Amino acid sequence: MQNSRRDSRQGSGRSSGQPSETAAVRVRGLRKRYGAPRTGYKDAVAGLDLDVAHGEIVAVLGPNGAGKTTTVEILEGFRDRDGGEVAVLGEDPRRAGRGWRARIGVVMQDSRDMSELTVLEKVRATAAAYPDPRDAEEVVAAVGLEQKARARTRGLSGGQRRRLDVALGIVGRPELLFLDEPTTGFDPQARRSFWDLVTSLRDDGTTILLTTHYLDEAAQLADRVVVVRDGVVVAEGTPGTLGGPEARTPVVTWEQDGVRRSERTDRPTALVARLIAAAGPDGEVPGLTVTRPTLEDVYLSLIGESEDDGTGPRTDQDDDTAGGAPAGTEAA
Ligand SMILES: Nc1ncnc2c1ncn2[C@@H]1O[C@H](COP(=O)(O)OP(=O)(O)OP(=O)(O)O)[C@@H](O)[C@H]1O
Repeated sequence: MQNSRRDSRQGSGRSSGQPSETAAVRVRGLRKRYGAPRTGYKDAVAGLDLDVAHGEIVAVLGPNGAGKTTTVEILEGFRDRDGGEVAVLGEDPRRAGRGWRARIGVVMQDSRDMSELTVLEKVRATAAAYPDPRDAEEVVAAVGLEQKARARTRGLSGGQRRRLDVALGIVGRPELLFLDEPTTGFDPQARRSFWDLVTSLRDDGTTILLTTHYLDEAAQLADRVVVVRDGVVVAEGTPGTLGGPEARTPVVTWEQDGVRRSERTDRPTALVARLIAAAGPDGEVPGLTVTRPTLEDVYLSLIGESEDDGTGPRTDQDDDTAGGAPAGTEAA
Protein backbone atom coordinates (compact mmCIF):
# COMPACT_ATOMS: atom_id res chain seq x y z
CA MET A 1 0.00 0.00 0.00
CA GLN A 2 2.78 2.30 0.93
CA ASN A 3 4.65 1.52 -2.26
CA SER A 4 1.66 2.05 -4.49
CA ARG A 5 1.17 5.42 -2.85
CA ARG A 6 4.79 6.26 -3.50
CA ASP A 7 4.51 5.16 -7.12
CA SER A 8 1.52 7.38 -7.67
CA ARG A 9 3.44 10.26 -6.18
CA GLN A 10 6.37 9.60 -8.48
CA GLY A 11 4.07 10.12 -11.37
CA SER A 12 2.90 13.42 -9.99
CA GLY A 13 6.02 15.19 -11.20
CA ARG A 14 6.85 16.58 -7.78
CA SER A 15 10.58 16.49 -7.93
CA SER A 16 13.53 18.83 -7.91
CA GLY A 17 13.20 21.66 -10.35
CA GLN A 18 9.46 22.12 -9.86
CA PRO A 19 8.17 25.66 -9.45
CA SER A 20 9.68 27.15 -6.32
CA GLU A 21 6.46 28.64 -4.96
CA THR A 22 5.18 25.11 -4.34
CA ALA A 23 8.34 23.98 -2.56
CA ALA A 24 8.41 23.47 1.21
CA VAL A 25 12.19 23.78 1.00
CA ARG A 26 14.16 25.58 -1.70
CA VAL A 27 17.94 25.85 -1.51
CA ARG A 28 20.19 27.35 -4.17
CA GLY A 29 23.99 27.55 -4.07
CA LEU A 30 24.24 26.95 -0.31
CA ARG A 31 27.74 27.44 1.12
CA LYS A 32 29.20 26.91 4.57
CA ARG A 33 32.88 27.06 5.48
CA TYR A 34 34.33 26.06 8.84
CA GLY A 35 37.71 26.93 10.22
CA ALA A 36 40.05 29.79 11.00
CA PRO A 37 43.30 31.17 9.53
CA ARG A 38 45.25 29.31 12.21
CA THR A 39 43.69 25.89 11.54
CA GLY A 40 42.78 26.21 7.85
CA TYR A 41 39.37 26.13 6.21
CA LYS A 42 36.96 23.40 5.20
CA ASP A 43 34.10 23.88 2.75
CA ALA A 44 31.48 21.71 4.43
CA VAL A 45 28.77 22.80 1.97
CA ALA A 46 30.00 23.94 -1.41
CA GLY A 47 27.12 25.14 -3.60
CA LEU A 48 24.27 22.80 -2.74
CA ASP A 49 20.84 22.91 -4.43
CA LEU A 50 17.82 21.16 -2.92
CA ASP A 51 14.05 21.19 -3.33
CA VAL A 52 11.47 19.46 -1.19
CA ALA A 53 7.86 19.63 -2.35
CA HIS A 54 4.98 19.90 0.13
CA GLY A 55 3.97 16.44 1.31
CA GLU A 56 7.13 14.82 0.02
CA ILE A 57 9.61 12.66 1.96
CA VAL A 58 13.16 13.33 0.84
CA ALA A 59 16.09 11.31 2.19
CA VAL A 60 19.51 12.93 2.10
CA LEU A 61 22.27 10.32 1.89
CA GLY A 62 26.01 10.78 1.94
CA PRO A 63 29.20 9.59 3.61
CA ASN A 64 30.37 10.90 6.98
CA GLY A 65 31.38 14.52 6.64
CA ALA A 66 29.48 15.09 3.38
CA GLY A 67 27.71 18.15 4.80
CA LYS A 68 24.26 16.72 5.53
CA THR A 69 23.93 17.85 9.14
CA THR A 70 25.39 21.26 8.38
CA THR A 71 22.79 21.71 5.62
CA VAL A 72 19.92 20.54 7.81
CA GLU A 73 20.98 22.78 10.70
CA ILE A 74 21.05 25.78 8.35
CA LEU A 75 17.54 24.94 7.16
CA GLU A 76 16.39 24.60 10.78
CA GLY A 77 17.76 28.05 11.58
CA PHE A 78 20.29 26.70 14.10
CA ARG A 79 23.36 27.46 12.01
CA ASP A 80 24.31 30.44 9.87
CA ARG A 81 25.44 30.14 6.25
CA ASP A 82 28.16 31.82 4.22
CA GLY A 83 26.29 31.98 0.93
CA GLY A 84 23.32 30.90 -1.13
CA GLU A 85 19.55 31.27 -0.98
CA VAL A 86 17.39 29.33 1.46
CA ALA A 87 13.61 29.34 1.76
CA VAL A 88 11.92 27.03 4.27
CA LEU A 89 8.13 27.23 4.25
CA GLY A 90 8.64 30.43 2.26
CA GLU A 91 10.92 32.13 4.81
CA ASP A 92 14.64 32.59 5.26
CA PRO A 93 15.55 30.68 8.46
CA ARG A 94 18.01 33.49 9.32
CA ARG A 95 15.18 35.90 9.84
CA ALA A 96 12.17 33.68 10.56
CA GLY A 97 10.46 34.07 13.93
CA ARG A 98 8.38 32.10 16.40
CA GLY A 99 5.43 31.59 14.07
CA TRP A 100 7.69 29.92 11.52
CA ARG A 101 9.41 27.77 14.14
CA ALA A 102 6.07 26.48 15.38
CA ARG A 103 5.45 25.11 11.86
CA ILE A 104 8.61 23.01 11.78
CA GLY A 105 9.65 19.99 13.83
CA VAL A 106 13.24 19.09 14.52
CA VAL A 107 14.92 15.86 15.55
CA MET A 108 18.59 16.72 15.80
CA GLN A 109 21.47 14.27 15.70
CA ASP A 110 22.77 15.02 19.20
CA SER A 111 20.29 15.63 21.94
CA ARG A 112 21.91 16.47 25.23
CA ASP A 113 18.85 16.86 27.39
CA MET A 114 19.37 15.25 30.81
CA SER A 115 16.19 16.43 32.40
CA GLU A 116 14.67 15.33 35.72
CA LEU A 117 11.26 15.40 34.02
CA THR A 118 9.47 12.21 33.12
CA VAL A 119 8.93 11.30 29.49
CA LEU A 120 5.30 12.38 29.56
CA GLU A 121 6.07 15.62 31.41
CA LYS A 122 8.76 16.47 28.90
CA VAL A 123 6.46 15.82 25.93
CA ARG A 124 3.64 17.82 27.58
CA ALA A 125 5.99 20.72 28.33
CA THR A 126 7.11 20.82 24.71
CA ALA A 127 3.53 20.51 23.45
CA ALA A 128 2.58 23.57 25.51
CA ALA A 129 4.88 25.72 23.36
CA TYR A 130 2.80 25.08 20.22
CA PRO A 131 -0.54 26.50 19.14
CA ASP A 132 -2.08 23.21 17.93
CA PRO A 133 -0.11 20.33 19.45
CA ARG A 134 -0.81 16.63 19.18
CA ASP A 135 -2.01 14.82 22.31
CA ALA A 136 1.11 14.16 24.42
CA GLU A 137 0.00 10.70 25.57
CA GLU A 138 -0.82 9.64 22.03
CA VAL A 139 2.59 10.80 20.84
CA VAL A 140 4.36 8.92 23.64
CA ALA A 141 2.48 5.78 22.61
CA ALA A 142 3.17 6.37 18.91
CA VAL A 143 6.92 6.31 19.51
CA GLY A 144 6.63 3.16 21.63
CA LEU A 145 7.42 4.75 24.99
CA GLU A 146 4.12 3.97 26.74
CA GLN A 147 5.90 1.77 29.29
CA LYS A 148 8.36 4.57 30.00
CA ALA A 149 5.88 7.44 30.17
CA ARG A 150 6.50 7.97 33.88
CA ALA A 151 10.24 7.26 33.82
CA ARG A 152 12.72 10.13 34.17
CA THR A 153 14.23 11.02 30.81
CA ARG A 154 17.77 10.86 32.18
CA GLY A 155 17.34 7.14 32.88
CA LEU A 156 16.39 6.21 29.30
CA SER A 157 18.56 3.99 27.12
CA GLY A 158 20.09 5.45 23.96
CA GLY A 159 17.37 4.05 21.70
CA GLN A 160 14.59 5.16 24.08
CA ARG A 161 16.17 8.63 24.24
CA ARG A 162 16.09 8.76 20.45
CA ARG A 163 12.40 7.82 20.46
CA LEU A 164 11.75 10.65 22.89
CA ASP A 165 13.59 13.00 20.50
CA VAL A 166 11.19 11.90 17.77
CA ALA A 167 8.20 12.48 20.10
CA LEU A 168 9.43 16.01 20.86
CA GLY A 169 9.91 16.66 17.15
CA ILE A 170 6.37 15.70 16.17
CA VAL A 171 4.26 16.80 19.16
CA GLY A 172 3.90 20.33 17.79
CA ARG A 173 2.13 18.92 14.70
CA PRO A 174 4.77 20.33 12.32
CA GLU A 175 4.07 20.93 8.64
CA LEU A 176 7.72 20.19 7.93
CA LEU A 177 9.74 17.71 9.94
CA PHE A 178 13.54 17.43 9.92
CA LEU A 179 14.85 14.04 10.99
CA ASP A 180 18.64 13.84 11.28
CA GLU A 181 19.61 10.17 11.52
CA PRO A 182 16.46 9.46 13.53
CA THR A 183 16.83 5.70 13.99
CA THR A 184 20.45 5.54 15.12
CA GLY A 185 20.49 3.19 18.13
CA PHE A 186 17.06 1.70 17.40
CA ASP A 187 16.65 -2.06 17.54
CA PRO A 188 15.19 -3.60 14.34
CA GLN A 189 11.66 -3.75 15.74
CA ALA A 190 11.79 -0.11 16.84
CA ARG A 191 12.99 0.91 13.39
CA ARG A 192 10.01 -0.85 11.78
CA SER A 193 7.61 0.90 14.18
CA PHE A 194 9.31 4.20 13.44
CA TRP A 195 8.88 3.66 9.71
CA ASP A 196 5.16 3.07 10.31
CA LEU A 197 5.03 6.29 12.31
CA VAL A 198 6.75 8.28 9.53
CA THR A 199 4.37 6.78 6.98
CA SER A 200 1.37 7.86 9.06
CA LEU A 201 2.83 11.37 9.40
CA ARG A 202 3.21 11.51 5.64
CA ASP A 203 -0.38 10.34 5.24
CA ASP A 204 -1.36 13.29 7.46
CA GLY A 205 0.37 15.57 4.94
CA THR A 206 3.63 16.21 6.83
CA THR A 207 6.62 17.07 4.65
CA ILE A 208 9.75 15.27 5.83
CA LEU A 209 13.45 15.83 5.21
CA LEU A 210 15.42 12.89 6.52
CA THR A 211 19.12 12.15 6.71
CA THR A 212 20.12 8.55 7.17
CA HIS A 213 22.95 6.09 6.68
CA TYR A 214 20.46 3.22 6.36
CA LEU A 215 19.79 2.56 2.70
CA ASP A 216 16.84 0.30 3.50
CA GLU A 217 15.31 3.16 5.49
CA ALA A 218 15.65 5.50 2.52
CA ALA A 219 14.25 2.85 0.15
CA GLN A 220 11.32 2.22 2.47
CA LEU A 221 10.35 5.81 3.27
CA ALA A 222 11.58 8.24 0.67
CA ASP A 223 9.76 9.53 -2.38
CA ARG A 224 13.09 10.87 -3.51
CA VAL A 225 16.69 10.42 -2.42
CA VAL A 226 19.42 13.03 -2.73
CA VAL A 227 23.06 11.95 -2.52
CA VAL A 228 25.48 14.53 -1.12
CA ARG A 229 29.23 14.25 -1.36
CA ASP A 230 31.83 16.89 -0.51
CA GLY A 231 29.08 19.44 0.14
CA VAL A 232 27.27 19.16 -3.20
CA VAL A 233 24.45 17.02 -4.58
CA VAL A 234 25.96 14.35 -6.84
CA ALA A 235 22.75 12.48 -7.70
CA GLU A 236 19.05 12.44 -7.00
CA GLY A 237 16.07 10.35 -8.00
CA THR A 238 13.47 7.99 -6.66
CA PRO A 239 14.82 5.00 -4.70
CA GLY A 240 14.02 2.86 -7.73
CA THR A 241 15.65 5.05 -10.37
CA LEU A 242 18.62 6.73 -8.65
CA GLY A 243 21.75 6.48 -10.79
CA GLY A 244 19.81 6.02 -14.03
CA PRO A 245 19.07 2.86 -16.02
CA GLU A 246 22.76 2.08 -16.59
CA ALA A 247 23.39 1.77 -12.84
CA ARG A 248 20.41 -0.59 -12.54
CA THR A 249 21.47 -3.01 -15.27
CA PRO A 250 21.08 -6.59 -14.00
CA VAL A 251 24.06 -8.90 -13.68
CA VAL A 252 23.85 -12.57 -14.69
CA THR A 253 26.44 -14.85 -13.11
CA TRP A 254 27.07 -18.53 -13.76
CA GLU A 255 29.83 -21.14 -13.80
CA GLN A 256 31.39 -22.43 -16.96
CA ASP A 257 34.08 -25.12 -16.95
CA GLY A 258 34.57 -24.44 -13.25
CA VAL A 259 35.15 -20.71 -13.82
CA ARG A 260 32.79 -18.05 -12.41
CA ARG A 261 31.54 -15.74 -15.14
CA SER A 262 29.30 -12.70 -15.09
CA GLU A 263 27.73 -10.35 -17.60
CA ARG A 264 25.80 -7.10 -17.22
CA THR A 265 22.84 -7.04 -19.55
CA ASP A 266 19.51 -5.28 -19.84
CA ARG A 267 18.13 -8.49 -21.43
CA PRO A 268 18.90 -11.06 -18.70
CA THR A 269 16.11 -13.43 -19.76
CA ALA A 270 17.59 -13.79 -23.25
CA LEU A 271 21.03 -14.49 -21.81
CA VAL A 272 19.63 -17.07 -19.38
CA ALA A 273 17.75 -18.75 -22.27
CA ARG A 274 21.02 -18.98 -24.23
CA LEU A 275 22.83 -20.44 -21.23
CA ILE A 276 20.10 -23.04 -20.73
CA ALA A 277 20.16 -23.96 -24.43
CA ALA A 278 23.92 -24.44 -24.21
CA ALA A 279 23.71 -26.46 -20.98
CA GLY A 280 23.88 -30.22 -20.76
CA PRO A 281 20.89 -32.55 -21.21
CA ASP A 282 19.43 -31.70 -17.79
CA GLY A 283 19.32 -27.98 -18.73
CA GLU A 284 21.03 -27.00 -15.46
CA VAL A 285 23.34 -23.96 -15.48
CA PRO A 286 25.68 -24.23 -12.49
CA GLY A 287 25.72 -21.26 -10.11
CA LEU A 288 23.16 -19.27 -12.12
CA THR A 289 21.96 -16.02 -10.50
CA VAL A 290 20.38 -12.84 -11.83
CA THR A 291 20.77 -9.82 -9.55
CA ARG A 292 19.70 -6.22 -9.93
CA PRO A 293 21.84 -3.61 -8.20
CA THR A 294 20.20 -2.49 -4.97
CA LEU A 295 19.91 1.11 -3.81
CA GLU A 296 22.96 0.38 -1.67
CA ASP A 297 24.98 -0.84 -4.68
CA VAL A 298 24.02 2.28 -6.65
CA TYR A 299 24.78 4.55 -3.70
CA LEU A 300 28.20 3.01 -3.13
CA SER A 301 29.12 3.44 -6.78
CA LEU A 302 27.96 7.08 -6.67
CA ILE A 303 30.11 7.95 -3.68
CA GLY A 304 33.08 5.93 -4.85
CA GLU A 305 32.66 3.32 -2.10
CA SER A 306 34.22 5.76 0.37
CA GLU A 307 32.24 5.99 3.59
CA ASP A 308 34.57 8.57 5.14
CA ASP A 309 35.92 11.85 3.87
CA GLY A 310 39.22 11.27 5.66
CA THR A 311 39.11 14.58 7.51
CA GLY A 312 39.25 12.85 10.86
CA PRO A 313 37.01 13.36 13.84
CA ARG A 314 34.86 16.45 14.04
CA THR A 315 35.94 19.09 16.51
CA ASP A 316 33.89 21.87 17.99
CA GLN A 317 36.62 24.45 17.63
CA ASP A 318 34.49 26.43 15.22
CA ASP A 319 31.11 25.49 16.50
CA ASP A 320 28.81 28.39 15.68
CA THR A 321 25.58 26.52 16.30
CA ALA A 322 23.03 29.15 17.18
CA GLY A 323 22.07 28.02 20.63
CA GLY A 324 22.25 24.24 20.07
CA ALA A 325 18.63 24.18 21.09
CA PRO A 326 16.92 20.86 21.74
CA ALA A 327 14.12 19.69 19.51
CA GLY A 328 11.08 21.89 19.47
CA THR A 329 12.61 24.88 21.20
CA GLU A 330 13.34 28.36 20.01
CA ALA A 331 16.85 28.96 18.72
CA ALA A 332 18.84 31.60 20.57
N1 LIG B 1 31.25 22.82 14.21
C1 LIG B 1 32.15 22.43 13.33
N2 LIG B 1 33.40 22.94 13.33
C2 LIG B 1 34.31 22.57 12.41
N3 LIG B 1 34.07 21.68 11.42
C3 LIG B 1 32.86 21.13 11.37
C4 LIG B 1 31.82 21.47 12.31
N4 LIG B 1 30.70 20.78 11.99
C5 LIG B 1 31.02 20.04 10.93
N5 LIG B 1 32.29 20.24 10.55
C6 LIG B 1 32.98 19.62 9.39
O1 LIG B 1 32.19 19.89 8.24
C7 LIG B 1 32.11 18.74 7.41
C8 LIG B 1 30.64 18.35 7.23
O2 LIG B 1 30.15 17.88 8.49
P1 LIG B 1 28.63 17.43 8.69
O3 LIG B 1 28.44 17.10 10.13
O4 LIG B 1 27.73 18.46 8.09
O5 LIG B 1 28.60 16.12 7.78
P2 LIG B 1 27.52 14.94 7.75
O6 LIG B 1 27.30 14.64 6.32
O7 LIG B 1 26.33 15.31 8.55
O8 LIG B 1 28.33 13.76 8.45
P3 LIG B 1 27.77 12.51 9.34
O9 LIG B 1 27.15 11.57 8.38
O10 LIG B 1 29.01 11.98 9.95
O11 LIG B 1 26.80 13.06 10.35
C9 LIG B 1 32.98 17.68 8.06
O12 LIG B 1 34.25 17.70 7.48
C10 LIG B 1 33.03 18.11 9.52
O13 LIG B 1 34.24 17.66 10.12
